[in-house]
Amino acid sequence: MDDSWDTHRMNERWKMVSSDSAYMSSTEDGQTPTAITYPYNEELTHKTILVGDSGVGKTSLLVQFDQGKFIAGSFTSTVGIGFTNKVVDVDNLKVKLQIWDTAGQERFRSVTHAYYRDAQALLLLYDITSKPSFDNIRAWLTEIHEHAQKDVVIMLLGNKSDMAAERVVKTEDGEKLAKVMRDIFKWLCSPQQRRVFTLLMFFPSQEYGVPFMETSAKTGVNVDLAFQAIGKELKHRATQQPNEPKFQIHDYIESQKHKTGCCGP
Ligand SMILES: Nc1nc2c(ncn2[C@@H]2O[C@H](COP(=O)(O)OP(=O)(O)OP(=O)(O)O)[C@@H](O)[C@H]2O)c(=O)[nH]1
Repeated sequence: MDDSWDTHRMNERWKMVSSDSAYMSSTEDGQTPTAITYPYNEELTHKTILVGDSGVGKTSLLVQFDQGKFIAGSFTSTVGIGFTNKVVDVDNLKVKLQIWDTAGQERFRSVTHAYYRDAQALLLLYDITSKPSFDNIRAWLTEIHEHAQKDVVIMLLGNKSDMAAERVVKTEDGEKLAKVMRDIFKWLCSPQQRRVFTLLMFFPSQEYGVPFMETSAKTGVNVDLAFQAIGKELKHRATQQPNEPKFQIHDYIESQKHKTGCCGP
């Protein structure tokens, strides 16, 4: 793996950049600091990873985002892992995403695990026409918990929203799962583990879950929005000051979904 993906080194680099370029403005007497600004470093590359069962549409989603096209026809499973570099425009700044497309097939699991470690964001996909791919989200969460960073940004995507006639997973079920996913993630860290899962499904905490939307790699619905939201979140994380309010990714997605007339096919 490329050295630049060593998170520690990346953090060190960021610390250096931020401390070099951070500044304080002060009042005329030079005593009271009024603001600290951490400019965003456009040289940073943020690693994002696509995971989910084989056939849910990870490669197609990435091709749609990268090239704006959908290749219909025979399905060729990804072998191992590959990546695409893409720049998203966030608040007039260039945010570089390196998006890793993993193979969903079980036999490649040990290869793909190694790539979770440095991921700052993770898009977890299921296929709305496949109940098993939805049921497996819990298993994927366990994998993520074991191999990814604890503060990784997770987004749940129900793909193939254009296939309304074949839908077997309701939008509400996706929303419900996304709501408890953060709880599940915390629960995975707790010693009580197994007993709690059912309770969580019925009594989610008041906390926001992970962001969720339905996408179509075929029509492009919500594809750009998913990556744009990730870019915004990662940019805000990189520049956030201790007392600054957090970027509300849920609110952002909700406001954009309405604009794009979300959730239709
Ligand atoms: N109608 C429709 N078909 C889709 C969509 N996304 C993917 N497909 C089809 O689903 C099949 C699997 O898509 P892939 O993108 O290869 O799936 P994958 O998740 O990358 O699969 P692995 O590489 O095995 O992990 C292909 O035949 C795609 O054309 C979608 O949004 N709508």
